[in-house]
Amino acid sequence: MSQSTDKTGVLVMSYGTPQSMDDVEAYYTHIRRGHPPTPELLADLKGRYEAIVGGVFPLRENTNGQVAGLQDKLEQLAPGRYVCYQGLRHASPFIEDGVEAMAKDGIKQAVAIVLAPHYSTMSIGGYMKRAKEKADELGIRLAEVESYHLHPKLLQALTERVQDGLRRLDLASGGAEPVKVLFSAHSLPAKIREIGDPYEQQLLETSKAVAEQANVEHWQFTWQSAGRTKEPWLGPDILDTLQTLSEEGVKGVLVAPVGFVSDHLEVLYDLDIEAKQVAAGLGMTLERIQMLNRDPLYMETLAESIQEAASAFTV
Ligand SMILES: CC1=C(CCC(=O)O)c2cc3nc(cc4[nH]c(cc5[nH]c(cc1n2)c(C)c5CCC(=O)O)c(CCC(=O)O)c4C)C(CCC(=O)O)=C3C
Ligand SMILES: [Fe+2]
Repeated sequence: MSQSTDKTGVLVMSYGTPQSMDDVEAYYTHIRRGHPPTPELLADLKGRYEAIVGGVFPLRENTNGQVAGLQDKLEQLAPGRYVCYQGLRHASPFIEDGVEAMAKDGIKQAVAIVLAPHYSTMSIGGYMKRAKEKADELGIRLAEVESYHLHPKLLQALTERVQDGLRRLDLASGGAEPVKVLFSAHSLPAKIREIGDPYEQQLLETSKAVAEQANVEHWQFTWQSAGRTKEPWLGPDILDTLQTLSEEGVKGVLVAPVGFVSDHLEVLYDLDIEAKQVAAGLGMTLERIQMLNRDPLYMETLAESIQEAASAFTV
């Protein structure tokens, strides 16, 4: 039996990435709910990882760094109160492993948060469902941070990155005008619209707030990284948007993938390699804002959101 503790656990959840190239098939099979990918799909995914992985899978390093950075920040704000545990959706340590580790340490109450700012039933809702089931089973009270897409410090961090990105774009394109800021996020199956899912609206709210704070007049929102299935996904896709912008005479594009918080496949491949190449073929310069990774303002966004959710335990 474990000793019970007064500490509040923090279950920090993220998508997860393979441990090694040999692990890609198992990872992809997990994403596909147990259905192994065809050899073509597997080769395609491996090829994309090979293009971005230099030894370590970047998302693994970044998630580890974010969890450590968050622990430090919480320690500053409330010494000795919080202990962070990692739980990944599609890779080890899985969400359930994180909850089990908390139970082993005698944790009785915990806050669950995802390293993604916008709520969707298909994304955050899915993480929370698994966390809650395991926590209920092990007798841990769980409070949830559902979204933090308008937290002032998140907006500030993104605004600074858009301003910096526009300066870099100006240098890279030799000052060619006009330019447009393209806010983006991972597409989801279009059927989420029928259930009144808040994902789209929250993404537009973040984009609008950042555009206002950064004084950006010309911007639009677009989707990226849609799945390779027959069902319709939310669009327009960024590659089509680039085509449209080139027809409108746009010369420079700054992509701000506000739906993501780390350097990983969707950013390092889908934007930095694929979208950049398409833009170049259309005679446009494409730059991307720096990802948040361990940015102190992002760590504060997470820590403050956790503290607010944990206030449920003191009443
Ligand atoms: C909403 C959302 C986010 C953002 C919110 C969040 O972060 O949770 C996100 C992030 C990520 N998605 C990632 C990777 C992948 N996602 C895939 C497939 C899918 N994603 C979906 C949704 C999302 N995904 C969906 C509906 C599918 C279809 C299959 C299904 O119904 O579940 C596939 C399969 C092949 C492909 O389609 O490319 C891969 C490899 C990585 C890790 C990258 C790395 O390892 O560096 C990250 C951060
Ligand atoms: Fe994904």
